[in-house]
Amino acid sequence: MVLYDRFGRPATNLRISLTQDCNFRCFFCHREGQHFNASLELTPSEIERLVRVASRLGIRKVKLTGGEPTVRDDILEIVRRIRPYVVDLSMTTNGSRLKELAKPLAEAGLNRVNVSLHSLKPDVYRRITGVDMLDTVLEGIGEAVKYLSPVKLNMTVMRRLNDGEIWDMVEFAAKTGTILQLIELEAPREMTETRFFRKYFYPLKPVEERLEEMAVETRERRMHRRKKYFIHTDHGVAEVEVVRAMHNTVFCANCTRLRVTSDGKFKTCLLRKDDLIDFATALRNGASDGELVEIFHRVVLMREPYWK
Ligand SMILES: Nc1nc2c(ncn2[C@@H]2O[C@H](COP(=O)(O)OP(=O)(O)OP(=O)(O)O)[C@@H](O)[C@H]2O)c(=O)[nH]1
Ligand SMILES: C[S@@+](CC[C@H](N)C(=O)[O-])C[C@H]1O[C@@H](n2cnc3c(N)ncnc32)[C@H](O)[C@@H]1O
Ligand code: SF4
Ligand code: SF4
Repeated sequence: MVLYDRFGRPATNLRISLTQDCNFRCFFCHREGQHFNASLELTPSEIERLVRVASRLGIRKVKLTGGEPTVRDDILEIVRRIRPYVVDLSMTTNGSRLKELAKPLAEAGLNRVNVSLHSLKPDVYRRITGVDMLDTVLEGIGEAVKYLSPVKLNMTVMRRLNDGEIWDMVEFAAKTGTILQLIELEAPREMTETRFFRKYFYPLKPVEERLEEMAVETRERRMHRRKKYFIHTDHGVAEVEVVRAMHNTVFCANCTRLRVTSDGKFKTCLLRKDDLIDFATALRNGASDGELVEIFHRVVLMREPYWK
């Protein structure tokens, strides 16, 4: 069984924010659309219950995010508890704790990991993330490739900060056996005219056109119809995926995601502000599985493509 929204999009994919806390201070962070101060975080058993019910409704993939998911002390327990209910369990992390956590996370049942790596230059890395941890993160990536597959590197590209490093990152991905994800800076439409956005937005369309010309092979993912390009480098073939959400109607028309905030609300879209539906209160007041299923149905029917 899979639930479809009013636009014919299946909801097969759940993105759970485990916490708002983070040990980095990336100045461009969209905080997964969670712009309010959350109260109590979901507990491991609440997350397990959510994922168990969701799996009966066709959710096959779960992504753990945040804030920074690895700052939670109970991260291994969370992974262990939800593992039995999903086909693809992944995490997006800043990589600061991967050196010690990659192996235990894999043992707990995590399939794969995306690590944010916006620059290979320590000073640029510090300007973007607010911390001096490039070496620690690189060591974490080294550990992650031993135990998790694939390891993707998320590079959010920003004008005059790291836009000159794209091709170095392609080489680095080939060298380390990772997949590079080039991510376009994104923000809700009301923010696109701000000084911040105009200053840092770096359109990835021309880069994507160049990748298309260079590619020895191109593939398309079901989710968002994102393209993947296979590029020859001095270190072998690099796999490069482009995430270009802004004003992209095809991307939204193929969005299969539901989101969950750290304090137990469903959120139907990263960029919307009017789309929160609380389920933690019901959970904590002893709701039956049937009641949770009903909330889930309601949320799926609220889903709408943002750019259309
Ligand atoms: N607007 C929008 N942006 C997204 C969406 N999915 C990913 N992004 C952007 O891409 C960034 C990186 O996403 P990740 O957390 O690495 O996950 P992912 O790449 O979407 O998922 P996988 O490729 O399956 O691992 C996000 O933080 C967003 O900025 C989406 O559904 N909508
Ligand atoms: C919000 S972070 C949460 C997970 C983890 N703390 C990390 O940084 O990987 C998820 C991803 O969103 C990306 N991101 C954050 N703000 C963004 C923005 N405004 N536009 C595009 N990507 C953004 C980050 O670079 C990271 O790869
Ligand atoms: S590490 Fe992730 S959650 Fe933390 S500030 Fe950076 S992008 Fe945001
Ligand atoms: S509808 Fe579009 S903007 Fe919203 S989460 Fe899905 S892909 Fe992102």
